[in-house]
Amino acid sequence: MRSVIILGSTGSIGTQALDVIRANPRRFDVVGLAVGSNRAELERQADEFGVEHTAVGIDEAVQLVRSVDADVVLNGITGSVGLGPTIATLERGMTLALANKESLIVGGDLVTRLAAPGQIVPVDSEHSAIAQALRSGTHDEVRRLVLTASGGPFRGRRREELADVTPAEALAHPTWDMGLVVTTNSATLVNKGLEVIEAHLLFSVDYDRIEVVVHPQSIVHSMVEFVDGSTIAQASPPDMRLPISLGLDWPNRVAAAGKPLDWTSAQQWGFEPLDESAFPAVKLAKQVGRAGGEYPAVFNAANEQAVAAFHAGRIGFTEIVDTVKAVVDTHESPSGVLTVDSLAEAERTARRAADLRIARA
Ligand SMILES: NC(=O)C1=CN([C@@H]2O[C@H](COP(=O)(O)OP(=O)(O)OC[C@H]3O[C@@H](n4cnc5c(N)ncnc54)[C@H](OP(=O)(O)O)[C@@H]3O)[C@@H](O)[C@H]2O)C=CC1
Ligand SMILES: CC(=O)[C@@H](O)[C@H](O)COP(=O)(O)O
Ligand SMILES: [Mn+2]
Repeated sequence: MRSVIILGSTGSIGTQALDVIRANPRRFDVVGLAVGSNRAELERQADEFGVEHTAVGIDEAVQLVRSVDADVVLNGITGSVGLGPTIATLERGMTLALANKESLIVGGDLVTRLAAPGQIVPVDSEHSAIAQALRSGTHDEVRRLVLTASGGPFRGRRREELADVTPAEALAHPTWDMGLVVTTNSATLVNKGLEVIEAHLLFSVDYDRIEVVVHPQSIVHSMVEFVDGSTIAQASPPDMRLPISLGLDWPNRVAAAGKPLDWTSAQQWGFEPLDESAFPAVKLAKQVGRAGGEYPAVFNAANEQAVAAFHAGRIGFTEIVDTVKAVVDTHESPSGVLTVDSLAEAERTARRAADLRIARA
């Protein structure tokens, strides 16, 4: 029996994790649940799964992780606010099933230095796919990582055609049903930019050897190309319960966590290059990732502000990435070792700079 703490239990990741656990009651035991503000649903979940320890808000989530023993903590909180629980989990030596990519990207070396080998198990579908592909090869044999991107709801449009798109259109993801922030990030391709940095930090592969390819069906979740020219791809219908189940009990597979592909009917899988002039976020993220230090935190913080402003009707869609770029380009990063406090200060500065630009828009 694996004991599990779920942070963000009312969200898209959290509720799908509970689906996996509900279907496997003799394999998993929920020992802690944390949410942002949805107390009513938290109480219902605690009642259904017999959970004694619950938390509301980020300070209580950190306290929960510090005080409750578990085999694995699933971090399914949205945003860089997830950094505290990520650090607390690693410090306590528990396995971190990581959906909250922002905490790794923002924390960078600060997080990777805390993690023992294998302590972070990626839940993000692309990184789970790569981890699965790497089970049959060694690091020295890897030539490239190839991350797939659905392309989002605006795939195929030119930049001029993106200026007036609405929040509702941005939230109409073609293949995945996810929370508001990650869905918006998929539409701008910021999500794929963040995932390139995430892949670099998880798998220690240079940015020059991490590619993005658009794959509209979201069936191939990513690929590893090896030195002999072989490519191993992980394929399954788009359903997060599969990578979540692997995150909860890596490297063991949970039977029926997802449905297999149906080979009895004709299907076509497409792959196309990313249009970087319409969607410059991946290129910008690589620049930020290479710069390292606090730049990924600045990139993410500016994006969080811009996404909120877009949904509040204060800026247009293309202004999201334009704002992020302007904040990154003008940010002056002091040299020195990253600390939790220096990161928090960098984020505050970036949020202020983004807000100022948004107010002028
Ligand atoms: N959804 C998906 O399929 C995928 C998601 N991810 C990543 O997983 C993470 C979660 O995404 P998703 O599930 O879509 O997001 P959702 O918005 O659906 O859920 C977010 C969850 O976090 C909780 N939360 C928000 N703020 C706080 C806080 N301050 N303290 C404690 N809990 C908080 C929310 O609680 P409440 O309901 O009370 O507000 C909710 O349970 C993100 O980092 C995303 O990028 C990665 C790959 C796929
Ligand atoms: C399911 C998942 O992992 C998301 O992060 C997904 O990658 C979003 O789809 P995009 O490929 O459109 O960004
Ligand atoms: Mn992903």
